[in-house]
Amino acid sequence: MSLVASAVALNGGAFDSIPFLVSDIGNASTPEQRTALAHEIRNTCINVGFFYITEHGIPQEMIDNLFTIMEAYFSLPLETKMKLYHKEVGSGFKGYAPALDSNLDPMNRGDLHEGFEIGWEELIPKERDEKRANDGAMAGANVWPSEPAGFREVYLNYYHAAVNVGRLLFRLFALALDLPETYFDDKTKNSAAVMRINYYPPQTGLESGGIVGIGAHSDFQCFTILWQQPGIQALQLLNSQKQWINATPIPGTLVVNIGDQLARWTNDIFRSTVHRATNRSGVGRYSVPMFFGTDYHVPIEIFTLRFRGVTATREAGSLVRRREALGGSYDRRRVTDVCRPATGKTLRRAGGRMSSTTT
Ligand SMILES: O=C(O)CCC(=O)C(=O)O
Ligand SMILES: [Fe+2]
Repeated sequence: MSLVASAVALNGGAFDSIPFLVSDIGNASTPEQRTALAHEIRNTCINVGFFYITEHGIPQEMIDNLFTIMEAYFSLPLETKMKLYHKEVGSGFKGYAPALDSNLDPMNRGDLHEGFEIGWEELIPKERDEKRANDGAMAGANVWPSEPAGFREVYLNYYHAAVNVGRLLFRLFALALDLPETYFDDKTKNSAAVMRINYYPPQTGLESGGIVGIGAHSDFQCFTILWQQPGIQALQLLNSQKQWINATPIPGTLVVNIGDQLARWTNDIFRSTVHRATNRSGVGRYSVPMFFGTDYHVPIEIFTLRFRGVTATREAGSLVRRREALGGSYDRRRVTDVCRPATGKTLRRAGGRMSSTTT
């Protein structure tokens, strides 16, 4: 396993770039190499909450195929796509979401992107699919459009490859937390694995109208594995000095970011960093998050005490404070619940992130 890690650059305690980990996370390696990689992951989770990985094991051809069907799907007429509108079909999360369907940051007026979301599904359906049956809030069948041809197969091929990346990452996160490498294995038998394809139309207007690509939010599963389209800058992260730092797309990489659940598990030592995206490139942009978590019944108990030798160089700001900075408050006692910001909107957990409905 090769490991080339760029150091976490801290400017007055705030990050100003995202570390880059080059590592073959899947291949067997010496315990020393895995420990070294876990150490880098720990540093970046404490200080940034985001990192790039390469050599992740998802073949480029699979990504190219996904890109092709995303382009074909999102260019269908709106009325065709709306036949699978997620609020009218499936479990409520699965299916198509048109532009401005969500508004993740209550300070804004809407998120200018379309999406199509799925949960667990075997490529070759099983008669009794334990994972599907134990899929918590995501239980129930996925819905699939009849066009473009091959959509389901291409989508699911990438989905399962990303699930494998998630499993490998859980092992590294365990090491990064000074836990046995297999710590999460029995907690991730029916892992939450919610995947979405996103299309951001080009946005020429300013954000002053309150329309952004996706408003400032944190993800809420354990972590997200994000493919973002090379060549188009859109994703930004908020550092502790309230500066937006570009997550520049790097060809061949995936972006991994910590979500609220792993942040809470570590008592916010690992940070679930607020992020947003807006596409001002003049051409359409695609991204593919996989929101990855544990089985739905696993209790989240803080295991901070297991940390040894962590120098928590991150600022003291907790998830609660970050939420308050965004105009909301956060109920720390429960993982599966609501966030009630001052604007009178309710943020509801949907798929892998918060969605907002006016109450
Ligand atoms: O499109 C992106 O780059 C980010 C997407 C995102 O943050 C999300 O879907 O939760
Ligand atoms: Fe996100």
